[in-house]
Amino acid sequence: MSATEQPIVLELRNLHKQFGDTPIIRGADLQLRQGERMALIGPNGAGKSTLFNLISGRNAVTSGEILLHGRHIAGLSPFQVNRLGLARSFQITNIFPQLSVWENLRVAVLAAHGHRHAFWRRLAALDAINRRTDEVLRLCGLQGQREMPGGALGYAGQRALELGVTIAGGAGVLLLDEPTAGMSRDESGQALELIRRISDGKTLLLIEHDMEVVFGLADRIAVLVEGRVIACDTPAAIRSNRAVQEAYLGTLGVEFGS
Ligand SMILES: Nc1ncnc2c1ncn2[C@@H]1O[C@H](COP(=O)(O)OP(=O)(O)OP(=O)(O)O)[C@@H](O)[C@H]1O
Repeated sequence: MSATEQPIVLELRNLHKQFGDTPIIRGADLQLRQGERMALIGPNGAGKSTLFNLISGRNAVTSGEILLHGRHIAGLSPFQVNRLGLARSFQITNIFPQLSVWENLRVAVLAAHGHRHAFWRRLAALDAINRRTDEVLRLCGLQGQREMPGGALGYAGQRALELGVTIAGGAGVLLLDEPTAGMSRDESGQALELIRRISDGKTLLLIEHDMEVVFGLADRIAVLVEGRVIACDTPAAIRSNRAVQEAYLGTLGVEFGS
């Protein structure tokens, strides 16, 4: 099946969000297909984080529709949206600093699975929880820091742990908000590999300002300007899109493609 034939897993239709009298999201439309990695880029204040807040149920929409696997999710709580298979990371790191890396991940795995019939009380289930925790530990590349308190990790390590916590529940759709913010060149290169690994086989929407990460990772790039998606296309097409150049990429010094 080619990428364009994959089912749509997340869709925004004519989405609007106002804070008081101020419109921030102004008729955003977007479709993500199963298994694709999409970067959401745009100038500061364009509304990227607000869009994530709407999709993940953190903020109520003013009008418009959000569909996850064909189901309307606008109006659901973050917890309900998460249960439907969408997980979201934040710009700020959100871990338990006193707990070890492994315990942080185990809490996240338990939180995701423990609600089902309290099945984790059984020993066999505990085994499964521990195996899943080990798997997430490996995916986020922190085996060497297994017993270290989360708060003792360096900045990039804490962001990796945060990604582990985000994927622990096994959500098929991931929203990552600036996962490489504040990292050095080397660190963001490693983070790119990590994001590639944890999003393998999943559908990813990523807010990112680092254009090396964006162009290195994304199958498609959506450009949000003043609350509207002005373009959504392959990296090559976005690079040579004049409206995108004028609204955003030109200001970053990203040159026209051939
Ligand atoms: N809860 C809120 N109440 C009022 N205004 C808000 C709220 N949340 C966001 N805004 C405003 O919405 C606008 C868009 O903010 P948002 O953080 O979504 O932009 P962004 O594209 O993610 O920007 P950046 O790239 O700088 O993170 C900003 O002007 C911001 O002040």
